[in-house]
Amino acid sequence: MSSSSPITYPTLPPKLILTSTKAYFPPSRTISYLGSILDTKNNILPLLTSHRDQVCFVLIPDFLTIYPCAQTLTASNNLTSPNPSSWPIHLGAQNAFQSSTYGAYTGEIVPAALKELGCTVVELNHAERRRLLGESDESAAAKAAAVCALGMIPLVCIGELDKPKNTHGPLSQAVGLAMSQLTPQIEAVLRAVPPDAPVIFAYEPVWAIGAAEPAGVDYVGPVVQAIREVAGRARAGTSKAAEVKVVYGGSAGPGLWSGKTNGGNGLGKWVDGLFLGRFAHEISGIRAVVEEVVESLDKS
Ligand SMILES: O=C(CO)COP(=O)(O)O
Repeated sequence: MSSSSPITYPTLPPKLILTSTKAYFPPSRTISYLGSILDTKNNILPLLTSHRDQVCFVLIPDFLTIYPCAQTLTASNNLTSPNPSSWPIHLGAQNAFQSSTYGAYTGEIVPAALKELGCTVVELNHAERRRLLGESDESAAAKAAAVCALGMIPLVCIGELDKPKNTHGPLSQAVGLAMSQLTPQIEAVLRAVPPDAPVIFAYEPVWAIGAAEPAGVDYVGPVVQAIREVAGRARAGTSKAAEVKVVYGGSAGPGLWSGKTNGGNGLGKWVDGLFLGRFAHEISGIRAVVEEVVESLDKS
């Protein structure tokens, strides 16, 4: 890519349902998992296709299976080369190296290679990578810049470490404490990428990942609102500022979007989407979430 050619980014619809398989599945299971998502009998694809302008599903498999997943998506559309804009779902990666070029980076995966395979989204800074591999706000920022330079969208995970002691009564203190950790994570990334680059923040309270249930809607909602305000301030005054989306992850699953499991107090009114983990391992979990999101669109 020449330095003067303008970068174009994928267009995403208003609502996103994303799932990362982390390193849970053997490759064969990831391939059959994608097959089940695409199997119209499972009623995920028909719902997504009929609401294509409003919602999309992003599958984020491990690195080894991105290539066969891209081949499957290409073949399912009777295409001969990857053309993500015509795929029924988007493909993402779980990480990328912070270089915008190919080069001598043994063992790393550069964004250019992910782009060629058809990835549109690159997840960065997951809490597990921060804990296990020492990733930081600085590495997230450098990687996000490289991802944007290749015309992909960074999906940057942010989250506070500790569960708030008290989320009953006035929330301002708990939200303030969370934002003291989240604000530098947000600002580091938005400083590093061009203002016209779309960014997705996945708000994943670290204490809610791998838990029995997600963080409470009455807590997540105001935190998400505060995240939007910080992001808005970071991009204020810049011309052609692109959208910053905020999705929630951390034991998210069926019932959360609509509030079916929570007396009708759904998270859908606060966020642009959900980032699923374990509760999407069964196809029925994905279908239930897609149905809830689509139902909310039909009502609005
Ligand atoms: O980390 C997550 C998504 O990236 C969430 O995982 P769980 O839904 O399994 O807690």
